Amino acid sequence: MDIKELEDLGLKSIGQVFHNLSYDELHKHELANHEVEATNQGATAVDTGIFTGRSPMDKYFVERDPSNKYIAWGDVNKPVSQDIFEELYEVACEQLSNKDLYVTDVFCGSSPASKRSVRFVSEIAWQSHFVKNMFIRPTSAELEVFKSDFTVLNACKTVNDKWKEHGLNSEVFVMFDVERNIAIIGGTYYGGEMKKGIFSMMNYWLPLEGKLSMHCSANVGKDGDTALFFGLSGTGKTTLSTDPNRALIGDDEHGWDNHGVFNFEGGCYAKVINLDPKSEPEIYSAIKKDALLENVVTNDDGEVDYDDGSKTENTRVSYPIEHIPNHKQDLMAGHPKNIIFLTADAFGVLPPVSKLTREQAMYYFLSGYTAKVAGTERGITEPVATFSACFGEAFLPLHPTVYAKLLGEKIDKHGVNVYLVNTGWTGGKYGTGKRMSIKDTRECINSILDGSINNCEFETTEVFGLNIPKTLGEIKPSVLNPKNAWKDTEEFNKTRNTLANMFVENFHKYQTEDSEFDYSAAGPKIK
Ligand SMILES: Nc1ncnc2c1ncn2[C@@H]1O[C@H](COP(=O)(O)OP(=O)(O)O)[C@@H](O)[C@H]1O
Ligand SMILES: C=C(OP(=O)(O)O)C(=O)O
Ligand SMILES: [Mn+2]
Repeated sequence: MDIKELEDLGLKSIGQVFHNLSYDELHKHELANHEVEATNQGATAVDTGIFTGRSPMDKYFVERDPSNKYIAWGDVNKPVSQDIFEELYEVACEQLSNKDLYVTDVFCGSSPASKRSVRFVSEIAWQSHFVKNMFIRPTSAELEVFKSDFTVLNACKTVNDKWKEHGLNSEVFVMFDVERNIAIIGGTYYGGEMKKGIFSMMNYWLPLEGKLSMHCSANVGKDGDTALFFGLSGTGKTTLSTDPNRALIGDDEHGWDNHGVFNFEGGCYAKVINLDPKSEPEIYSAIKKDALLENVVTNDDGEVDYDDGSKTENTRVSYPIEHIPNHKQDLMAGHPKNIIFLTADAFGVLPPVSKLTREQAMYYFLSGYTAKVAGTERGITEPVATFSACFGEAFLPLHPTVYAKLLGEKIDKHGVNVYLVNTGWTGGKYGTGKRMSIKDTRECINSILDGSINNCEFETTEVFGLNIPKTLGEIKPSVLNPKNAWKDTEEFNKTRNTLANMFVENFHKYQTEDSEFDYSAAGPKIK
């Protein structure tokens, strides 16, 4: 590559540039740099350092007045001044100067009309490997004429010493300048910052072109019927879209334009905590040469103990989508027939499957509900509700209603069916009940995708007013209606009302005067 391209960014005395290395070359570098360990499944394993997850509180967008007026400033889209950005840009450049660098050129977006070219600069080989796995790998012809639309300088080995003086959250910084098309990262090695960072940029660019961007997985059946699975982290996007009977389009980030659905990425990022090859055989088999495991525990023979969460519960593997044999080669498909909102309700209140009305679809999309299980301290078992608009508020630079409006229009135009599927707890909240089995969840999903759910007789739940099938295949009828799944009805009613109140409370923000997004009537009603 022309070294001037890096010098123009402000990098000085650049050492060797390892530009678009092959997997085998990267592998050699990772081993020579002592970054990774080999495992007996052929994949390499890396420890990502202090951070084993993203740092959302350290993410910022450069504020300019009166430009970038579209950004919905707030807790998830925090502003940083041009001056501070400039200062940290220099810190990042200094860190990456006088170094050998890994430069990786990739695409984000499989649709030619929407794709962006992204260049990542880093001093760590595994980070180059990670972005190569996760983004779309250009052909050698495409690399010859590659011009980046956006550049990420990953200076993770440096930190912001002056964060207090700057009035920032911590010494970690993940900052985006949507005008200059550049991002800088410091203080965290975690690869997810690069993946979800560019996703945030897609969520900025696409809606401004009238295209919807979505935090969802997607797959397509033999008849060409596309399905989308929206959901926050841990709700099952990756697990459930990886289905041997349906071609995988992608497991996490998609766009939807006038032609249909397209993946942003070229790889998957699966959780491997307690990975069971029997219930997730495709993901287990994807862990082979070129896959990159993160923060797993291995023994001396290179055997991975997937049940060991001692480094983090967020153990992961990234792999190119080709590792899933049944994937859609062009990473695109037609307009969806079915949309599934996944939620992992740790309160054990929401039914395993509900068919949503048009209004309920908008209500649950804007609510973006899931629940996490509370900390790892012993004895603390109270679930924690999370409401993250559009099932991905942390990645949305624009106001949630921008995405909701686009989704609503597309649902109407293409007559899409929308369902809510609870992959979380049943028969009691976290601590007393148990998690839905992947088998039962798949049965719910299969009945949606093959249309057989339409032959079911439905009933409507109290308070939430959700339409649920009375019987469905081999799933116990008592499980289909959570009220019957709980031993103690009083306890169920109490927990349901608590959750209902949280929904109502959260939705107040859309109930401003003459708001076209006041779908509160479609939400729960406490008697
Ligand atoms: N009923 C279920 N449906 C989906 N996933 C489940 C279920 N029960 C347990 N799991 C586990 O929950 C996790 C879901 O995570 P994942 O599919 O990575 O979610 P996402 O991609 O939405 O972040 C996986 O580790 C999976 O094994
Ligand atoms: C990769 C991520 O997404 P998910 O947990 O939804 O798979 C992430 O949030 O960093
Ligand atoms: Mn996922």
